[in-house]
Amino acid sequence: MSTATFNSICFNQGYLLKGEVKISKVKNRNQRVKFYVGGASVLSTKCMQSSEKNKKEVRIGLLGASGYTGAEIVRLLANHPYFGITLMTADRKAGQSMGSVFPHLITQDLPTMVSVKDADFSSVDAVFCCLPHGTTQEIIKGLPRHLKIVDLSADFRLRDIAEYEEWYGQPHSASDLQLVFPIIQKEAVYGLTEISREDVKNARLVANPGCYPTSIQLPLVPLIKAKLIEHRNIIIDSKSGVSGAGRGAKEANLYSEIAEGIYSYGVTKHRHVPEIEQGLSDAAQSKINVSFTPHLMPMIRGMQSTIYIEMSQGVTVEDLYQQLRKSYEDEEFVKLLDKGVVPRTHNVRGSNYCFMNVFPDRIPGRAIIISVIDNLVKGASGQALQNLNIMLGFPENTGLLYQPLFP
Ligand SMILES: NC(=O)C1=CN([C@@H]2O[C@H](COP(=O)(O)OP(=O)(O)OC[C@H]3O[C@@H](n4cnc5c(N)ncnc54)[C@H](OP(=O)(O)O)[C@@H]3O)[C@@H](O)[C@H]2O)C=CC1
Ligand SMILES: CC(=O)N[C@@H](CCC(=O)OP(=O)(O)O)C(=O)O
Repeated sequence: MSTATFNSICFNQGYLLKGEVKISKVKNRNQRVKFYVGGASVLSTKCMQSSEKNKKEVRIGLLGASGYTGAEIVRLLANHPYFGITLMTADRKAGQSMGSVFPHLITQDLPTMVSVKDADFSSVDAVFCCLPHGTTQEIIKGLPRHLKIVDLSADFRLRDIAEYEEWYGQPHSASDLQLVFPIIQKEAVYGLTEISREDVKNARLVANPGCYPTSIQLPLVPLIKAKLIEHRNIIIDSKSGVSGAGRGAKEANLYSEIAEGIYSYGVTKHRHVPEIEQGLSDAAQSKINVSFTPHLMPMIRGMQSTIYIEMSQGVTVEDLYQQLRKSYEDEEFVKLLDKGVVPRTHNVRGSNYCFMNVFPDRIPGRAIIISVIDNLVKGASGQALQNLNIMLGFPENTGLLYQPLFP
């Protein structure tokens, strides 16, 4: 333990502290330094030396602010010392204030939402694009090149445009003869942060992964890269909270249709299949196909993927566990639980964590992986913020240290 005296420390939550601080542990990873002060963690960033405490120096545009992922970005940025929202858009709700659309955010000082076509991007440095897939390509094409963009929709996730058109049932703008779309598609970096951190650093446009693909690729990619599992017979059973479907009114999402029951949907044809297969095939450097079935659960937030795999010849569950431990021991947001502990969506609710574990199947040679996230945080807005922090050179966890909300 060592002791240091600071004139001012800017906590992530914005509190100021003066005087002597006992530092019990200092860890330096990915250019970030973390001080643990009396059990609380405090980020070391330039605000520690700077007198410009808490100045929101990066101007954020939030497209699709009136949706669930947009509201989640606002919630996370409320505790971000550097990112301030200066522009917000909506479609049907254009002209309204955030507090009237989302009364839980009434305390936030935010601009009125405007339609995208009326948005002025000249005083914006970076954009979170929280729009439905299919609307995003045209809008991103029209954005000034100086902007850093994290797109939460699926519009730039698939490298293969024909595959996008097949699974999304609509033309991809990159198949137009206009050269600009293929260029934008090519520069998009698929932002599964823990796997693509180095590429995200230099990206102008990040295609933020879907929630199911996040919960599935985080455990599988390291195991596939290490050649510990067979590429055939990967079976994925996933469950999502209803907020995964967005805020738009849909008959299928009425309380009376969702409560007290579950249902499978997109059986054999959910649009996340090609995204999952793209990521796993990249890891394997050969084509992988999976069986994937999502289910809608009578809960608001949360996602669990239960994954059944066959281990490579001679590999044990202990090998899988040790590989996941090695891959994620230095990661802030991905946690391999102690052996035998079953991950629960309750334990990641409202946080940017992915909790995972691996279990022996009773059938020899097989294993079962369970991974949980909050679909709106690590599955969407949290990972998007993690990516933008990296793109702009801020500590990756800035604004993301919310602990899970339990019970
Ligand atoms: N919900 C989730 O858990 C996840 C969502 N995603 C993706 O993130 C994106 C946003 O999702 P989510 O927030 O849930 O969706 P919502 O349906 O809750 O919100 C959509 C937002 O887009 C606006 N919008 C709708 N149509 C248009 C249009 N034609 N032009 C401009 N703006 C429009 C809406 O405005 P208004 O309300 O005024 O009509 C609203 O602000 C989607 O692409 C989704 O697939 C990704 C991962 C997880
Ligand atoms: C419950 C529910 O409906 N979930 C959405 C997935 C949301 C998400 O992660 O995906 P995208 O960003 O790819 O839309 C669905 O199945 O389409």
